[in-house]
Amino acid sequence: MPERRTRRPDRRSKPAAARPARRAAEPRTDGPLLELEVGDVAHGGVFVARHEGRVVFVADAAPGERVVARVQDASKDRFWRADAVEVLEASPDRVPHIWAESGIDRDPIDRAGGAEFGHLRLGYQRELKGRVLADALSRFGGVEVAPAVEPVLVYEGAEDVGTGWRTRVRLHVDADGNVGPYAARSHRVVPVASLPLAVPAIERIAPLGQPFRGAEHVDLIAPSTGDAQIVVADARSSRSAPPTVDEIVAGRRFTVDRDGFWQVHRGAAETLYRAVQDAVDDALFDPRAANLDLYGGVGLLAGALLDRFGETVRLTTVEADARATEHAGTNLAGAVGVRAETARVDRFLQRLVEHPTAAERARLADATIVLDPPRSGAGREVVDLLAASGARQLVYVACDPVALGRDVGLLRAHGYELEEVRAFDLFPSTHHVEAVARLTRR
Ligand SMILES: C[S@@+](CC[C@H](N)C(=O)[O-])C[C@H]1O[C@@H](n2cnc3c(N)ncnc32)[C@H](O)[C@@H]1O
Repeated sequence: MPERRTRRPDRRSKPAAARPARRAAEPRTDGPLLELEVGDVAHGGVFVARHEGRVVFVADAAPGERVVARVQDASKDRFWRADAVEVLEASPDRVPHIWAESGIDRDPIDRAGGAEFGHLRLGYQRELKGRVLADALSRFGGVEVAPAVEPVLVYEGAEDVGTGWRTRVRLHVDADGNVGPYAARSHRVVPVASLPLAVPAIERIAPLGQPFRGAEHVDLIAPSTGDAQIVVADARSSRSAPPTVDEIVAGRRFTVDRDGFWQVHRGAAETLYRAVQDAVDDALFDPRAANLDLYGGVGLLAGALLDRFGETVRLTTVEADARATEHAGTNLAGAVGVRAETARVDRFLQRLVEHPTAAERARLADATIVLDPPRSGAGREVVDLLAASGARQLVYVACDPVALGRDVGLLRAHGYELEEVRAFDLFPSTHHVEAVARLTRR
């Protein structure tokens, strides 16, 4: 029997600029049909075409294709949005969609969302993601780099197929009690018979086809320890402490609220743990400096630093969510130099850089700062404060290429240089890509 709980808001929130505008209602079935030559990939999982001089961002297409697309949003002068509905000339990189219920043979209103690159060869998806990242770093960051997007396996020895990786899945419930994902770029619930992006444990327990009248959504969770779980969220309040799950990464145990933030791909937490360990230049790392893990969650990346540089490292992990900080404190207990603080990063840094003593200023200037902000990135205010700290080394974990490009540009204007950037396919068959960058003070 699934449990019913009230859910806190999703903390990896996406800013409007970082995703295609949500079509709040249902996709249109009556928009005009256009024949389009499809150009390059754009940010947000769409492709650039032109119609009578106007840019049309078209979904479910591929560069070089000729498609018929239905216009979904013609409200702006500068660009329209459309969904491909028929392929007239197919890209050699087009494959049958990994999720039949997302395929182009369905009307866009009935296409399950969340697998917007599932119609493209996996290697080609990564090429496109690499292009988007390189373009964002060039345009907004002023740096020319072309990182290859590295595959991430679900477990060692697993096949690299782009499916079976999600350990957290949210299904939505409509007024009639139907459960399923939203259609792409809309709030229409699409009942489905399969969840190919999910790990098998979630596929097995998913209550597909069952009515959930009165529920807001259904969360499916498959932690790395224990059984997969179904949690039904409704509007009622709950006073009890939220249940937790345990995740193991490189032998280290992390307790996290069941509805708290954790990396979604089965291999993601370990990939980022190792990538951050590798990214830190140990010649620049001072264990006694005022090292920071910003947007620290339950302490995953702080744990990576401790496991690389030893349990006596001085390190503060900063996180806005009090429950996550509480867990970080417990997960990192035993490391004498570690402090877990509940604070907004901007306020924490403001306090830190405001009136430091000479000794504090020196400890900050020697610091390595890891930051892993939500999709909106750190932003100008936090970047200004990071620069004011004078920290010698920044390791920036980013899930939005444009936000990373913007922040790299801002940091470069403050005298930081991008030393290296790696990219990881933590979200196969979607347009999302994760990057880990190291910047150092000039
Ligand atoms: C992408 S997650 C990273 C968490 C952690 N580094 C990990 O890998 O598990 C971003 C975290 O930042 C927190 N967060 C979002 N905005 C914040 C802010 N302004 N100040 C502090 N933490 C924030 C969220 O609660 C979330 O835990």
